[in-house]
Amino acid sequence: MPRSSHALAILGSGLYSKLPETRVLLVGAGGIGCELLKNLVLTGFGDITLLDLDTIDLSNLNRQFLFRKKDVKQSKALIAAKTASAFNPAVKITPIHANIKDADYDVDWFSQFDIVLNALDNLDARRHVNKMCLAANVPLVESGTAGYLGQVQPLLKNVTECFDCLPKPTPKTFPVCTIRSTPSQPIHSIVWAKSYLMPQLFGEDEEDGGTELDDAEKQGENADEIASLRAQAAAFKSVRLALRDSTPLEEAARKAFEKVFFHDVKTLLSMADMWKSRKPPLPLNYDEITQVAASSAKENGSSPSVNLRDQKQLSLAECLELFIASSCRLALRLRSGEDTISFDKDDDDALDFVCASSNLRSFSYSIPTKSRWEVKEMAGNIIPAIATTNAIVSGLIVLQALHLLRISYFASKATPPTATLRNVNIQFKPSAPLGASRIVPPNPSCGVCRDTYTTVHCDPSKTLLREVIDGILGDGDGVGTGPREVSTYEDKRVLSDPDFDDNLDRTLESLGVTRGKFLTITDEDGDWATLAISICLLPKDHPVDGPHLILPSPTPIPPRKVKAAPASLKRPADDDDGIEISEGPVTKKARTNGTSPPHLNGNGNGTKTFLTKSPSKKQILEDEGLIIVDKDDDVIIIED
Ligand SMILES: Nc1ncnc2c1ncn2[C@@H]1O[C@H](COP(=O)(O)OP(=O)(O)OP(=O)(O)O)[C@@H](O)[C@H]1O
Ligand SMILES: [Zn+2]
Repeated sequence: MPRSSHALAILGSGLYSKLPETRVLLVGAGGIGCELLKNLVLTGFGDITLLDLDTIDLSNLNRQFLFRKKDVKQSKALIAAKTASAFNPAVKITPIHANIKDADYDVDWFSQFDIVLNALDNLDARRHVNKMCLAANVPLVESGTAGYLGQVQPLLKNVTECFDCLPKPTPKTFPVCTIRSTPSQPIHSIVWAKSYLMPQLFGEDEEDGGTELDDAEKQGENADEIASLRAQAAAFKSVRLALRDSTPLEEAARKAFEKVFFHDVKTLLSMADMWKSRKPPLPLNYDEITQVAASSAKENGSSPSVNLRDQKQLSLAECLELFIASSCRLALRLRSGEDTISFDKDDDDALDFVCASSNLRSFSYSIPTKSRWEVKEMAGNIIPAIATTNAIVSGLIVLQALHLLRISYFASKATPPTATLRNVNIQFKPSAPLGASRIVPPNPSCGVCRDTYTTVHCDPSKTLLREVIDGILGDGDGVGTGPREVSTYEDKRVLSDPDFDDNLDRTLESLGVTRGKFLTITDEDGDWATLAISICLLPKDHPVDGPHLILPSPTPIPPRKVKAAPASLKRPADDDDGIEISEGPVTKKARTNGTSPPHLNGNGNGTKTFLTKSPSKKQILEDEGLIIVDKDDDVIIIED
């Protein structure tokens, strides 16, 4: 079967012949990006722009097969483009070594593409591309893999959900008391060591355990336990001090050990009620452990092996030894000028400390221990990347991209052929490893895709905020909705509202509203949908004496909103407090809901949706246990 047969089958020969000049933007040249670039070239796409901000790391080579050892430290985009060009000499691949969020890649730039394919690894960049594609009206295929799981989602403005239509799942958290006094799983010990003990000893000074305990108390967790946890936290003071002052290092480390693994456990044991129905923890005695270790070492005639230390389960004595050694190393770093040290999976001292202290805690609570390698995976939220999953997902991306392109080619027809679009996921189901669900229409209250997008071309150093607002609102007599009470924002910063006009005569540039950013206009009475105005530069051939602002033509009129609960659409009365006038951009309050003001509630933009409602795909995926992984996020992995 020829390698183009799937493309021919989906597109038909007429549309297939357009593939060589179809302009594709591929964002990310990592695990998915390399596979996808190869697929695009072999399918017959002929004009690909490949953008990635990173350089090649040795650890990429096992799965990012377009790279070789000699390419390490070079631009991923450049090398991937060079390697893949050889697969088909007719293809034009334009590599860009940059961040997709840079100002150069504004809405005008995105508009040149027929389709955008994301092969990213973080939520922030995914959100950004989603918004740019909505503004530029370009179809997008979103994708992600996590170990054996993967998903592909075609996104088409006004037809499907956008990437931000549903809130992303928040990381799983544990009750404070489970982590701090009654752990029962290895992950509890690891979270405790990484997120509680390490900051207490080596992080910023926090009074008596901080707001975390206040919150736990409010949520009704056991008051006695909270009181004892507060006392424990207060007692950290002298240990923190010993680690930082001139106390001999080993003595300071021993002091930390005894406080945490002996005295604190003793205090907990004194609360007899807590241990009626669960096994009480064992206080760890420094002298006993070291004596037993010394005599067994004498018997065996050898010291504990350090071979394969990452894979092996450490004994109690080895954990103690590692605790003292890593605490000494961390304390020395504090004494040599580092202000605070927080957990980083690639910081050996920090990992040793978390490995030692989590396992000591597990010994104390009769919880199975974990090797250094396992602790690194669990504490660092590492999900191994699997080349096969990336390869399958990349194949699926091409199929969905072809369907999206077919729809765009038919866009002028009354009913574009959207029925073939699918959200696809690779799931843990041997009987059906691939799951597909019909696409879901946009969420009517989405604060991102229900906005009305438009573009102004301007010189931000000369254009005043007032000029843009007045120009976009128009006179209402053939141009725009006419003047009305509005607030304006850049991201979450309020730039103006009906009672706050200090910034109206400032330039966009002085307000930080520059190329590539969005100026958002919300209606004060909630009558009209929100306008999202992307800022682009004046055309290259713009005459020097020409106007510094070119408004969109025709002026966009956002759809009217159906008011569900008018009371909630108003800003709270106390919003006017605390305005400060300064030389820099004046900001008043943060918008509370991501990139959208809290009172956004669009009614679907008056556009047709072509599909009947089906259960949300993200819900389905959550049921299957898949989250698009954001490596920058501190997601805690749960073992059940
Ligand atoms: N804002 C961004 N602009 C451009 N490229 C980005 C941006 N954010 C992430 N990327 C790129 O997306 C790619 C994602 O690929 P992948 O998930 O395989 O990550 P990786 O860094 O190659 O591997 P790993 O993190 O597993 O070591 C990376 O090459 C990364 O540089
Ligand atoms: Zn949306």
